[in-house]
Amino acid sequence: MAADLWQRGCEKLAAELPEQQFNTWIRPLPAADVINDDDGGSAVVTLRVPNRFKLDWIRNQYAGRIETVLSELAGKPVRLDITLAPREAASGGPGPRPVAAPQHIAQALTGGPAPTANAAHGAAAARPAAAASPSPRGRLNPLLTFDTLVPGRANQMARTAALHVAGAPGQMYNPLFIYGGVGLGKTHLIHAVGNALLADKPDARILYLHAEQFITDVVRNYQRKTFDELKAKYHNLDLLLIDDVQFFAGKERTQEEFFNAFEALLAKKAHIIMTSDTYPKGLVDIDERLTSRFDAGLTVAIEPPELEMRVAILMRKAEQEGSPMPEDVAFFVAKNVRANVRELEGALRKILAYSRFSQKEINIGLAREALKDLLSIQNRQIGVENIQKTVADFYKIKVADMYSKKRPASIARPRQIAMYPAKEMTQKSLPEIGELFGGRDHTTVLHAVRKIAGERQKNSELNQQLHVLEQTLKG
Ligand SMILES: Nc1ncnc2c1ncn2[C@@H]1O[C@H](COP(=O)(O)OP(=O)(O)OP(=O)(O)O)[C@@H](O)[C@H]1O
Repeated sequence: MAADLWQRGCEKLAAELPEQQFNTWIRPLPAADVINDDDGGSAVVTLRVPNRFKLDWIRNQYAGRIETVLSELAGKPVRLDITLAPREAASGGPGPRPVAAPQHIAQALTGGPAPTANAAHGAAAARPAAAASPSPRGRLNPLLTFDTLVPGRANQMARTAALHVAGAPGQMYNPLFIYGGVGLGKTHLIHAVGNALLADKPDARILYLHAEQFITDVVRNYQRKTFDELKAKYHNLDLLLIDDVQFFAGKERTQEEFFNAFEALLAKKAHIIMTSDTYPKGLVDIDERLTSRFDAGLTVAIEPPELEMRVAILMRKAEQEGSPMPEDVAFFVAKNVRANVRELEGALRKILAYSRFSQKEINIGLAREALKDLLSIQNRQIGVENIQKTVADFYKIKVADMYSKKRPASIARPRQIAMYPAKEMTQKSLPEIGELFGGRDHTTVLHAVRKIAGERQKNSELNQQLHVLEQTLKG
């Protein structure tokens, strides 16, 4: 019975799940091992998946469902154990394709060490666009992967969509349009898709490029009249990753060529992922024929990371640098450096350098010293009183209502909204904030902060208002 449990489970899942999901995620998996425990009262089913992002995806999306189906069929509790398939095993016989570590691929092909994560942008932009077909590496930076991208509310939608595309390119969400402010991880995310696909399908034709490189290529090929080269390069890809498409503004010839490439790729079910600093309809001087196509698949935003995510990013990056950062220091830095991840990385670098040169351990005192200049600018600006005044002005209520006991929604709502930046943008603790809001309990503040943070994700009008407030407060 154990031998065909997985087989029967698959049949049931095939009937339950949408066909495309089943074909993409479950069908390609090799048969699972089933081990019954000693007294036969339960079983463990071990599923081996070819790579990390499939592992995460299956664990998050399907593990519960699979366990239930298998338990029902087996008539006893079944626990699902999902592990990575060993490389040797994956490379032989039927089942998933061999998995090559992106780092290895990159190093083997370039003959040198992989570039650093921070070099991604510059290196790509500086390199002239090759006229021939893209290298198998597709100019991907092997360090920018899903593994090194810290997940959080701010990038949840974009990351989920990107994972989906990496697992099943050319199917849903085509084109995928990712927009957001500077330094929020858009470039990182599209490289991650390329690297994941490359790990899964080493032969996939993938190309990453910055929009400016495309412009340069178009100009060069027009000058030389080598239009076939342009076509050969851009129309024969499986995945095109193109960064900062707002740079196409006012470049008519480029837009024309991009339109051609776009249509050719979509017709072949190749996937296109674009990034931009704004949503498609917000792009200026780009032909509507293009912007409407940009919007025809899925458009997702990446928001600035919230406090907890900033803390997680700092701690992860410090760990990667071999200098773990204590949590209280990470909170201190995250509260003071809020704009984007690139700034967080800058602050981290300063602290690590300061600690190394002074040979002192990393603590809040050292971080304060290392970030002295930055802090002095910010401390001048944001205090809870300032926030209360700004929010009260914005919603046209009296500042006194911020600490009053009044409860009508027209007052209680702005008060809750004000508690959110009070927590996110100042150094004050929850009890201190509660005190400043008319002696309220810290749980009231916590409730408000969570509520507004959650609503912000779903309610674009509120999100917009908060952006305006934050910009006003930052001066
Ligand atoms: N969630 C994250 N986890 C880990 N690192 C991140 C995350 N988001 C961004 N980064 C890092 O922050 C830096 C800036 O990110 P990236 O270059 O991808 O931003 P961007 O949105 O493309 O910005 P720009 O619009 O300026 O091109 C990179 O070093 C990237 O690896």
